[in-house]
Amino acid sequence: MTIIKFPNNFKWGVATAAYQIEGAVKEGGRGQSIWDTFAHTPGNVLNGDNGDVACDSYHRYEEDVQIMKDLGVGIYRFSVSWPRIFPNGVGEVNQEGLDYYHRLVDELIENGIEPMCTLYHWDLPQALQDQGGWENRETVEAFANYAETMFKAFNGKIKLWLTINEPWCVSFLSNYIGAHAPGKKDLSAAVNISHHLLLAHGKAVNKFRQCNIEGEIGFAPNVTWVEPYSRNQEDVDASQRAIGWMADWFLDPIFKGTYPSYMVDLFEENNADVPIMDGDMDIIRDSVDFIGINYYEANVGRFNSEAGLLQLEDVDMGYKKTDIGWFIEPEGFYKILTYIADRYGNIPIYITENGICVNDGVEAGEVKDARRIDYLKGHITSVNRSLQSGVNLKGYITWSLLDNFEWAEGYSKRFGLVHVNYRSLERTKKDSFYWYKKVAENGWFSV
Ligand SMILES: CCOCCOc1ccc(-c2cn(C[C@@H]3NC[C@@H](O)[C@H]3O)nn2)cc1
Repeated sequence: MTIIKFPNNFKWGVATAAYQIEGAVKEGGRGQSIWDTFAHTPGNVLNGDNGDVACDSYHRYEEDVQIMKDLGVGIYRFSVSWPRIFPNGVGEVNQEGLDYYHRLVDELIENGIEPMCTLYHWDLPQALQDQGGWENRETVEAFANYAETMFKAFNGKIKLWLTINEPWCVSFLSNYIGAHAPGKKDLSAAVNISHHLLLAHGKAVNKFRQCNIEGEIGFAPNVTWVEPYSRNQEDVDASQRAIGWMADWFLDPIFKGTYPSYMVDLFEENNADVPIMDGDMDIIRDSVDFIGINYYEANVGRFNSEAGLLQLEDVDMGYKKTDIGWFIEPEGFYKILTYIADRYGNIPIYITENGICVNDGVEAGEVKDARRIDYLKGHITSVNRSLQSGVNLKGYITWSLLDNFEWAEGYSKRFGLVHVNYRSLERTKKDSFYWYKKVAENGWFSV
């Protein structure tokens, strides 16, 4: 038996996002978001699911905070629904929206849980999308205004801030692949959006610093690891393109002040140019106190000239898969974390998402999700190995507290430590909840 032990100051947390858990989409003065539009458009979400009710956490947040208190975590990472604060994206602030998040944050603090706030977790106000959304450079200013409003309203209460969650999903998954809202399939638009997201992040951080807001700020790219199938240069280069698309593309501008040239070339070869204007890269560079890293899966990649933008195909090596079809490969977590540390240096990192989709149900009042416990053991062991290797890891936040609306997969895919019955909205703590509780309380576990 091996003991995996973390430093006493290492933080443990759990994460959710507004559109995935809140519901109450027409309450409290909330405006419409692009996910309300996308989910209510037939064919976009499995089984026609939407976030109208979700986990009803808008009304049940006190119960959810008590569950987190029992879990023993130090951090709760949640997101704010921008259209609750600015129903039309800009203009008059909706005080009811601010009041809701004050209730939530006060409840967390009263129960000894530190709030980590993500400002943008994909639910763009529809009114801004109607003006071009993230493709429109004016949305950058709208985001900076929204961010400043939140910073000032919660200064001293919230001390850990994230601007944008998974910019690759917001830009490329949602506007090139088209699997998420708004469901566009235009590489040039997606590259354009990726730059505007970084610019919006940089402008928000400028506001954070100009207003002398207490605490730290970062953003949370999602990353993957792709192991080359062979040492052939074509396989190595193709695998690097997949890693760079999610990591380098969003982290190089912040830590190097430039986009990775091999990806700029790839996009230009596909008629997609980055719309950089004078001064943009100065706004983006050095604009974080820490970064959040979201990791779920790794792949093995092989060059295939016919295989899409990256000319890369996945090779099925027989790894175990999750119930959403992603490969389970904890080694990839260690590899991408050490890759990031090697490329950018000793930057403070929180793991802001890591978790597994397994759809175990309730039987006799219990959920025996042994596969989730195995996944967490393997991946948190990789986090510990990365920490031992010198990666400046500050904490681990698992996705997710609750089963919730998993975007285009709807409610068919369960990531929670807590099972949610979507008819009764009853919460049931899974076996993994009790395993993670011991880790959060003790800071160690055995494998
Ligand atoms: C090549 C074609 O691909 C089509 C689908 O491609 C993807 C890629 C990535 C995802 C994805 C989903 N999640 C989990 C979420 N992270 C944020 C939080 O809200 C969780 O719900 N992370 N990545 C989905 C779909």
